Amino acid sequence: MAPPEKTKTVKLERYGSYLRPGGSGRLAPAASKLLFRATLLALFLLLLFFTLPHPILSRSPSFSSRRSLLFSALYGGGWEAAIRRSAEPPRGGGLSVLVTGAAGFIGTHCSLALKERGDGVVGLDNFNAYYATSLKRRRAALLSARGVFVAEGDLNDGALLAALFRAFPFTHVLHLAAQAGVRYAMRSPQSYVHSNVAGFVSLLEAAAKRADPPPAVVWASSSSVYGLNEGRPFSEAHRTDRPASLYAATKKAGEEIAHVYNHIYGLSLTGLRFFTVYGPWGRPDMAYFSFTRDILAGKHITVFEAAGGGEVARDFTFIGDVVEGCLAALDTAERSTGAGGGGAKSGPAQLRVYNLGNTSPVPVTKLVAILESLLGVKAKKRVVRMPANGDVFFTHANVSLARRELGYRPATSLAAGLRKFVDWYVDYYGVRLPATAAAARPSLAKTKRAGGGGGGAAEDAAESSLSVSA
Ligand SMILES: O=C(O)[C@H]1O[C@H](OP(=O)(O)OP(=O)(O)OC[C@H]2O[C@@H](n3ccc(=O)[nH]c3=O)[C@H](O)[C@@H]2O)[C@H](O)[C@@H](O)[C@H]1O
Repeated sequence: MAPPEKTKTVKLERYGSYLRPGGSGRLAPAASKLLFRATLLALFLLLLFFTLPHPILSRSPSFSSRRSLLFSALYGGGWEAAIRRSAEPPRGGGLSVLVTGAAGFIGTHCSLALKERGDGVVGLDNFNAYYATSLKRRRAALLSARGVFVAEGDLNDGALLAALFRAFPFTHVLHLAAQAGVRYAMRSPQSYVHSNVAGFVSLLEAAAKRADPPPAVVWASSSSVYGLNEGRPFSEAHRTDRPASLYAATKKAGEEIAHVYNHIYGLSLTGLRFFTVYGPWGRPDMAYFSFTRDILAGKHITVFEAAGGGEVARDFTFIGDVVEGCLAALDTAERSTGAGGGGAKSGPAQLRVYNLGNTSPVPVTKLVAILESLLGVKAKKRVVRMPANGDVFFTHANVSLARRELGYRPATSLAAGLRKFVDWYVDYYGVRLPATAAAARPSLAKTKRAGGGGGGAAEDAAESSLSVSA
């Protein structure tokens, strides 16, 4: 007697035989068993389609957008419908803006401000783990609560970008997605090339060739492009060909890449050179944020000084002021002149670059002193000579051009802006400050919450912080 058949193939053949016309009386249960298994297999394949990246499927939206597609198909509306709903400006004549890096610090603030004034907004973010993704998720939840749909995916996913531009004719792109941080570039150089160079090219390719008509693009450059420039305050007319860090070099490369896409495809492009932007919902890797965390934890902070004990200073710029600059750049951006699909441009398109700084540099030691007073805790400082890490000693923005052409007027002192940041921080993380902090923060009485780890009230505090424009 032959041994029992064990392989799946053989088993399937056997089940198939039950389905032949004129089979035995066991046909019905066998058929339903087969149907059940086939359904399971189909469901499994569908799950694979929606959740795994697959080269054969490169023309369909990416892994994460296919997952979004699945979710929206399950929960109603469809991925494209969700994009359209979010992108459609509720006010007549409003913009429809694709915000890249929407779950980032500046991206969240700008998205909320655009939505609040009646523009349509769709976000794109890859939620990478450069810093706590929980913070990015909380920002995205805030956006979602205000009706801003955030697609999850990477700038380098051309199929995803094409799907976004196919879903809605965005009038503008506010491109804020980037690998940020000056010193981290020494540890992870490739991530800067991936996001700030390859990712930017991918976005501009899609904007020029997949969008019809092509949108105007406003994007985040950086004060770091001034590098070893010696002219002060930094003006757009100064040299930017001596970057001090790879971060700066990728941002400078972005400015040159912008020139190319403006020249060939007639894309309207505006670069904004941000100067050390800080505020509520900020980036934990930045000094004001990590100093706050470490001072409260009683840990040492390292403060850099220049050669010979010279002060290191930054033109710290409050997020509310920067948001106003970003929105003004969008409002004054002219249309791209290229035909959709990468067709020839009808004439020269706008190409601009602006400093968005605060115009008053403050030494880092002074930043620490303000935090000490706001937190009511003395910092344990370790002052060291600045290592060769890509940092520069000093930044100072001349914003005459932005003032003239965008109406940009930064109005927030470092002390006032940090007070708003600390208000948000204690609420978000549920920190109880010593009584000595109250004197420097009259607002403390309003926002006081003990213990806890940042519960639901964090969003409420953020709402008040976000609605305060400078
Ligand atoms: O304008 C920009 O284009 C950049 O701004 C920001 O870079 P930076 O100006 O370097 O900000 P940030 O790290 O907060 O350091 C602030 C100061 O603290 C000093 N610093 C820093 C760390 C430390 O441990 N000790 C210290 O003294 C440090 O030497 C510096 O003087 C963004 O991170 C960057 O993404 C980019 O947008």
